[in-house]
Amino acid sequence: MTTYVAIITAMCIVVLVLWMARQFNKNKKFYKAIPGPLPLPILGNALEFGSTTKLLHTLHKYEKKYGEIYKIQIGPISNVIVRAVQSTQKTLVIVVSDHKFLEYILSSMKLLSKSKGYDFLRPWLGTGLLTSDGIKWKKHRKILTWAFHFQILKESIGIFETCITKLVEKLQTETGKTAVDVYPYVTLCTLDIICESTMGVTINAQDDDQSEYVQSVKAMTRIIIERAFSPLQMYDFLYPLTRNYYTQRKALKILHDKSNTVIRQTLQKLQNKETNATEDDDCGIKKRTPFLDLLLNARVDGRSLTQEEIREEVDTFMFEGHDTTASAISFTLFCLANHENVQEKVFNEQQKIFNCKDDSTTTYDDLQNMKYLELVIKESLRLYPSVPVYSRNLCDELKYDGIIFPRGVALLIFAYGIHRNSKFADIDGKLPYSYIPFSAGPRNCIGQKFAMLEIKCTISKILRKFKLKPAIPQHTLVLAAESVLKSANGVKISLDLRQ
Ligand code: HEM
Repeated sequence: MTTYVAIITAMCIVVLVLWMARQFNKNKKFYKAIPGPLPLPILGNALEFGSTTKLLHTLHKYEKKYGEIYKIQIGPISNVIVRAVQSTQKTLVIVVSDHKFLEYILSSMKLLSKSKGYDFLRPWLGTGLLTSDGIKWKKHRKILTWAFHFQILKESIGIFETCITKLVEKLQTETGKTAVDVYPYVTLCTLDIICESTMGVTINAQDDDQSEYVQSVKAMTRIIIERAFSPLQMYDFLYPLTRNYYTQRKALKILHDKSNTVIRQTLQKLQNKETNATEDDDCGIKKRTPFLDLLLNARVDGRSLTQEEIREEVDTFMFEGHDTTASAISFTLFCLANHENVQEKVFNEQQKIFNCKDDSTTTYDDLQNMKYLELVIKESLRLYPSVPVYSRNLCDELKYDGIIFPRGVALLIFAYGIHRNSKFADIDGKLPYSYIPFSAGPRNCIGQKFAMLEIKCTISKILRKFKLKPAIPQHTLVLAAESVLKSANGVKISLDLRQ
């Protein structure tokens, strides 16, 4: 009996050793094949990524040194034993800006899971479209695609018009100054637009940026990024020791309560078969939105979506749909202010479309005719992609180009890098995965048509009213990769009223 146990134990040990040796050999090949900066013990390469303004700069510097596929280690370095056990590779990140590998990753139906970095979004967004995966993501993606049918997009233009008219009024108070940071103005406008488009409520962010709702949105977008960079805040067990934890709890209560109230009231109206609500609703519902109606009417596996599932999608659209467009609009304005000849061409196109009338309302067809402006926006998104990095988690090991990438590593899609790499930079479609501001493949941006219409509508209205000029003194952007691409010292230009 004892001999039996001894033999079985010995066999188990041999199998384990052989398995570890095999894993180690496989990983050794991987570690050798993928270059990258030498990690420090315990910290890895974390010190190089200590702030939002360092991130893009460091990734870019490494890309130049190590090429378009390289590895970095954020956090404790994996030793030989850890390397042998694939599932513990949680701190290893493969940075990718090679267009062929990006095509492989982004077009895959298997590589759809988001990496750990998205966990900080979950307290707010739960498992909405951006943060979910698997069957839930697939079913919800199918439903939500209808929210961007062109008939629905057409209806949004009225909302754009009202909110952007207010933005233009606000900017008018800044004319004649030598430098104006346009970002805060634009972001309040895009927040108004997305709230009204998704929930049908007017939050008047542009008139009341101190409201608890606006302040809560601002707090959450700040906290998400602070957690990603702070060792004290990034771990759930330490987070309650920080101030942000309590700010987050308060902000989330306000945000979730608002979404829940709007959902409940819209459902009531739907049940009462009311087509339009009045302004007098408790939470200011102006008009039922196709977006919310779609979610309330949707059926998944024969059942309606729960209140929680609908709330997650509403909050996801609130988050994804306002800062991204604010970033794109602000950087496009900056580019136009600093390229007078391009601005002139965009303005001439506007003159033709609107017959020289600066205050005409914009139609869907007008927006379709803004071909040159569209090119300018695309070029601005190449230089300043609103989402400069995004990532995937390898749930299984991946074999690509003869290399086995271990399970558990994160693939960081470095859109900013590939957009600025002259080897690949190309927006005319010859290298489709080299231009990816809206990502690509099955998990691309579901809101990109909405975004493009909103950006065009905003730039068009601003440009018909103002001539944009460079700020004085010349403004140099300090790019910061926050929840979206921002400039740490603002996006400053100067505005002159057109005659
Ligand atoms: C200039 C504006 C925008 C840019 C550059 C942009 C970019 C992106 C990118 C790069 C992704 C992929 C992120 C990832 O893989 O983690 C994404 C996903 C997404 N975007 Fe956008 N976005 C913009 C505007 C919008 C708007 C206006 C909405 C909603 C109205 C929206 C809703 C979403 C959603 C829900 C997802 C997740 C899609 C999925 O995983 O199936 N985006 N966006």
